[in-house]
Amino acid sequence: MKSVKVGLLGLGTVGTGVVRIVEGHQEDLSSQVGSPIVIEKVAVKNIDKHRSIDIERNKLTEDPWEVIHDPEIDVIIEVMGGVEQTKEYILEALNRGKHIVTANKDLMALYGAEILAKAMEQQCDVFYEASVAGGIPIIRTLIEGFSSDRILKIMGIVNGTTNYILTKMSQEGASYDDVLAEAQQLGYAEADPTSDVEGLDAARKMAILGSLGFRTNVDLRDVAVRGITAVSKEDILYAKRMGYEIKLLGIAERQDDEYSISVQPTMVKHSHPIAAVNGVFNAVYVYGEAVGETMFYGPGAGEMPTATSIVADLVAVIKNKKLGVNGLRAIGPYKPKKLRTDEQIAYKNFLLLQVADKAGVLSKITQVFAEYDVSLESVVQSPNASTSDAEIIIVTHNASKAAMDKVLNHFESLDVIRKVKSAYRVEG
Ligand SMILES: NC(=O)C1=CN([C@@H]2O[C@H](COP(=O)(O)OP(=O)(O)OC[C@H]3O[C@@H](n4cnc5c(N)ncnc54)[C@H](OP(=O)(O)O)[C@@H]3O)[C@@H](O)[C@H]2O)C=CC1
Ligand SMILES: N[C@@H](CC=O)C(=O)O
Ligand code: NA
Repeated sequence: MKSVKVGLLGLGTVGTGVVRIVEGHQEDLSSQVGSPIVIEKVAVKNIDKHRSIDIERNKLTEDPWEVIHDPEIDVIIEVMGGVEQTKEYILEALNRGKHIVTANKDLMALYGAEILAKAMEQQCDVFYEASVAGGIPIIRTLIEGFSSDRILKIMGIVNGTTNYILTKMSQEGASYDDVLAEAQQLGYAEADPTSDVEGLDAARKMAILGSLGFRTNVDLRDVAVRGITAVSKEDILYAKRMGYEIKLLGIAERQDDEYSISVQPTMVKHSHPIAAVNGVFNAVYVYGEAVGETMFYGPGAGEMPTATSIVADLVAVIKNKKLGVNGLRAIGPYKPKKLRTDEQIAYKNFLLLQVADKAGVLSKITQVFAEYDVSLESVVQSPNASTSDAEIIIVTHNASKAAMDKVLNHFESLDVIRKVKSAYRVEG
């Protein structure tokens, strides 16, 4: 029986897991696809680096082109990261008729449309399940499971590193820096963890999910992004007191075929199932017009969960090969894209204000909300033990982003407000 030969670009956290699964589950895998699967060549940066798995040295190369150019290799698994150079490798592999499996959301969020178009032209598959929510089969679900529905909202915890950090800060009072170092050690964080904590990694994933869910071409520039670096322990404590957890949420919404996509730390009501998603776990909540509410949960990063998705994609490529349908089943974006304006985007807001503790303050503040037509759900005032000021927590009803920006702008010149300590979107 002819084996399927695989070239691996990268043998780090994810690549190592791929080798473990292909070797450890070989019998099951080859029974499913009808051929043995062989990891033929592996590109790494440093051939002399110590590896936690046994791999024949003559399979390793420091030149990715050697893998791309190998005529024996049928499928390239790209788990090395990088964008511009990696795109060249992928496009050339497609030119040579090789199928691609990748975990690279940076690449797919920026150049997915171009790569998928080339794949169709070459009748090759490009699968990227591992790129969003590592171990959760969410991409397959959006493409196939929801093909019959119209998706109105996708809300997700799609970054494992930041969820791990927020969970440890909330549950153990741990310090941000310590937990980030831990997440890096566990292999959850990106090579440059700035993209995790600044929300860019989640934004890339939301661009991918938005494109698939709404069947339109969501560009990374369409995603409004705010990361978790400014989330303080105080914010987390106040959130808990008011019945919320702070989560880095990606939110993609559709109304009348107009879209908004954002990533921001969000106050999520304890009663919402996404508030209970902790540690490196991810969850993607999908609201479909016909199906209603659904939610998908699982590990979002790490060696074995991510490798599970990669190898499942590999199995799909080989099954398609047997059926002769590679590159034929993809459906490109077909809906025109129209983004919602700040006047149209509306949600609840949580504000923590430091104010002068004297008579008439509350009425001055509520007058500002009234001026911009923002109505309030709750107002809680408490003295601040360490100063003569007071703190006010305000939760608004749904208000447009434009109106809230005006309120916050007005607060800058309102004498009774010392400081807007924090402002969060509220969900649930
Ligand atoms: N870690 C995770 O949980 C997840 C990661 N991803 C994505 O998967 C990809 C890989 O991530 P991860 O495994 O964590 O990354 P690592 O940094 O652990 O591994 C990267 C691998 O690529 C090799 N490599 C890097 N640059 C080159 C190059 N120029 N030429 C040849 N080899 C190179 C490295 O070689 P060497 O070993 O010699 O240094 C290493 O083996 C990224 O795109 C990431 O975003 C997606 C989902 C989850
Ligand atoms: N750095 C990412 C890895 C998976 O995509 C994360 O933390 O989610
Ligand atoms: Na996934």
